[in-house]
Amino acid sequence: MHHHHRQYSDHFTDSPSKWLQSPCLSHSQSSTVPPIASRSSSMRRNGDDRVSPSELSPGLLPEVLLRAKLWYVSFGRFKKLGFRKMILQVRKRPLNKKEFAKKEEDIIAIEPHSNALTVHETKLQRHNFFYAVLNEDVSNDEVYFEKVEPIVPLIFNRTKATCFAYGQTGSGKTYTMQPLPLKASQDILRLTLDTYRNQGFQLFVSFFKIYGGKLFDLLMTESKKLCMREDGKQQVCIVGLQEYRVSNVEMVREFIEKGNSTRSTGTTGADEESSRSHAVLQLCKLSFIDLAGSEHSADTTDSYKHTSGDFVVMEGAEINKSFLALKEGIRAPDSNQGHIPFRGSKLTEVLRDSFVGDSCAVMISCISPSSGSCEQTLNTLRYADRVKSLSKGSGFKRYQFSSLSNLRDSTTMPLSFEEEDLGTAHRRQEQHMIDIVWEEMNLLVQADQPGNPIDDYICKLNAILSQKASGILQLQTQLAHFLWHLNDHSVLVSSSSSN
Ligand SMILES: Nc1ncnc2c1ncn2[C@@H]1O[C@H](COP(=O)(O)OP(=O)(O)OP(=O)(O)O)[C@@H](O)[C@H]1O
Repeated sequence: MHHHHRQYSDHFTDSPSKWLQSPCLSHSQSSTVPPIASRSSSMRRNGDDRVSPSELSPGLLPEVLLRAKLWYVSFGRFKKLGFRKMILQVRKRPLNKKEFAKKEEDIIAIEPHSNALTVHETKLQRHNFFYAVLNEDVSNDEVYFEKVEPIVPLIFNRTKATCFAYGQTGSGKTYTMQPLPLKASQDILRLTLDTYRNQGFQLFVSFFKIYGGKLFDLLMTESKKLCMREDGKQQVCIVGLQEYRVSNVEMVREFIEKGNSTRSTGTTGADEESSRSHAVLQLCKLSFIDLAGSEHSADTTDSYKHTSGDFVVMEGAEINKSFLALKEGIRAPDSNQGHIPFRGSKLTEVLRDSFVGDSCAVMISCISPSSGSCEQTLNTLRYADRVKSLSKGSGFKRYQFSSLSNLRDSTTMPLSFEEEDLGTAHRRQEQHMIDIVWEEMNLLVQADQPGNPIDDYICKLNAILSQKASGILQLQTQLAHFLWHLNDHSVLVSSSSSN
């Protein structure tokens, strides 16, 4: 089998036909390390989804492209409002044997058709959230089909696409992420051979991890520390990161296996380290990121005390920084609109390309169903809430943004409802209205006119939401009035700013 190392001369080519070759991460040093050897077929896991180019059927192509287009159009709405193209997905895994043995209960209830998820913290205390939720019986194939397949063709259009898995250790991040690049590469190769054939597209794969704020190439036998630099064109370069040209899915599988084994047998050993590192697999402009376990972030530094001293604590801080920066990055507008806090962490520095310009992201928040994980599950869902609100609020200058985040914190209405008597349909309607109210508020903050009565609106919204116990209909009417006022105001603001 032939593996081709990247030729570095064409990194910044503007030729559309070569675009897929141009990675968002590039290298300033040529490869000296031989590519990994082909493994014997006995090491291959499962032959079923092995596809060689000659077996690729173009039959599904139009549907894939159509879905991509629909997906993109549905995000046009966000784009119009200056929002990033970001999709959030929650995935619940089933209870495992250990949890069964410990007689832990499944505390997550999902209403499949309403995007409502309830965490039963105790019999009386429950928390409701509203997301696209995948139940425990949803297969990896469905995850790919629903969430990733539509974004794959976008990379042929110079759009950068990123797929993240977020959640505590053991919640299913790796289980969710591992099959995705394989399937994606199958589709990419299929597209290069059919719709985009003879256009010179080539697929390259690279795989690295970020651990303790440092980068390591996972496709090198000796996991080597890499440096990151910015070149004259302010492109992020990872010096020494190897990229390998791949021409069939089997090659991609081998690289992924190789990278995973390097990841889990790293310098400080196995699982501990792997749950504390972010793993980034890149197929040209499409990145798959298995994030560090979310329980390693800030508030939980206590749990490090008994492990291995300062480095671990520092690492926790770095992981926390990367989650914070990631949230910020998700809301980051185009690079020419003021300060973007990429330098907040290695993760966002490395991913800078994915946050600016034409880009889209899918974030899969993985949650464990067990009662023992309740606190971490709530943390994960709240993080998703923040990302959801931030992803709707991009386009602000920093100070404006912070006033908006205070705004959200200062309202009595989070995205969850604790009442037991609200019907699902009502909750959905209510959530929908609140989402619209938020979007309008975002627009107002964005307009940033002197004398913008944002504080008045916050008070008013708080007053309305604090009465939500008095009945859903009343709440809806009041929200509708509120929205009507906001609309009126936005129109005034936008017409005065265009004068
Ligand atoms: N949706 C699912 N269906 C069936 N089993 C699952 C599912 N999600 C996860 N699992 C199983 O749960 C266990 C933990 O999952 P996984 O290793 O993916 O967690 P993780 O979040 O990546 O953890 P870490 O951060 O430690 O790497 C694995 O044994 C995996 O096979």
